[in-house]
Amino acid sequence: MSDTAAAADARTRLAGARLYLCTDARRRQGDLAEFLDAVLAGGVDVVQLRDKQLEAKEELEHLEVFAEACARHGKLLAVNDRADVAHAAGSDVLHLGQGDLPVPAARAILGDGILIGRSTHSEAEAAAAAVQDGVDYFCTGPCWPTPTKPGRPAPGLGLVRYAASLRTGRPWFAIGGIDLGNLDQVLEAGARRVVVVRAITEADDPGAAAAAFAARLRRAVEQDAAQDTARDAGREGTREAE
Ligand SMILES: Cc1ncc(COP(=O)(O)OP(=O)(O)O)c(N)n1
Ligand SMILES: Cc1ncsc1CCOP(=O)(O)O
Ligand SMILES: [Mg+2]
Repeated sequence: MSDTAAAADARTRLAGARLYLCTDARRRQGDLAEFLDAVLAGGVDVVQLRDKQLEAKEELEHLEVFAEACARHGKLLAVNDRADVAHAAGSDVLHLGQGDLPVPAARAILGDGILIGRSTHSEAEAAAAAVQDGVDYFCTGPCWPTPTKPGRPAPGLGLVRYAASLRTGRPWFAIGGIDLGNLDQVLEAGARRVVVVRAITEADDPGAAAAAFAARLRRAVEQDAAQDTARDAGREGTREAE
């Protein structure tokens, strides 16, 4: 497959993605491949290796395990921050924050053969990411303050509501402090895609946690579709009565 065809395929899979996991490569129990197989089988659609302590060489070594697991399950692999590592690892996705490499610079290095995601923390950043060339998806958050990103103020669910109001066709995810106990609040605010770290990596049964997230997200999407169908049928009925 050419780079462009691979990116088009990855973009299609991203459009259907609901659950995005960021994780380091350290495990409390079991080994990394076993953990990745469990969460991917559970319903994680995108896995990002996010570990600020790794040197590039170590990161690449861990990414081999991530890439094999993603390939086994047909899911997307993401690299955080580093365009060189993303390229060397053959990653599907590079995720860039506001302080990371600017998107055009990453595109100049990587070309079009990879998806690029962007973090946003304000309405202006979300509105820009929803239309900016070269961005394939964006994230809004943190929804709640989180020890996983210390010192990052939380714009909260207001930013999720704002992102939903943009009605962009570009995929976007809510992030930060999301767990199974507050997921409904995130869905009520309008998100249909979420990124989580601790809610899966620190779960007693990460595969079961992933499955519970995936099931709740799927239900929300199915409810949307049912509402759309009912609304369309209502419109049709009104037209026939006219
Ligand atoms: C999917 C996803 N969303 C947001 C982030 C955060 O990126 P950034 O703001 O650059 O912070 P760091 O993760 O680099 O500390 C992410 N990594 N992934
Ligand atoms: C990387 C990042 N960027 C904004 S919040 C966050 C971490 C989210 O982690 P958790 O799901 O454990 O709160
Ligand atoms: Mg970053």
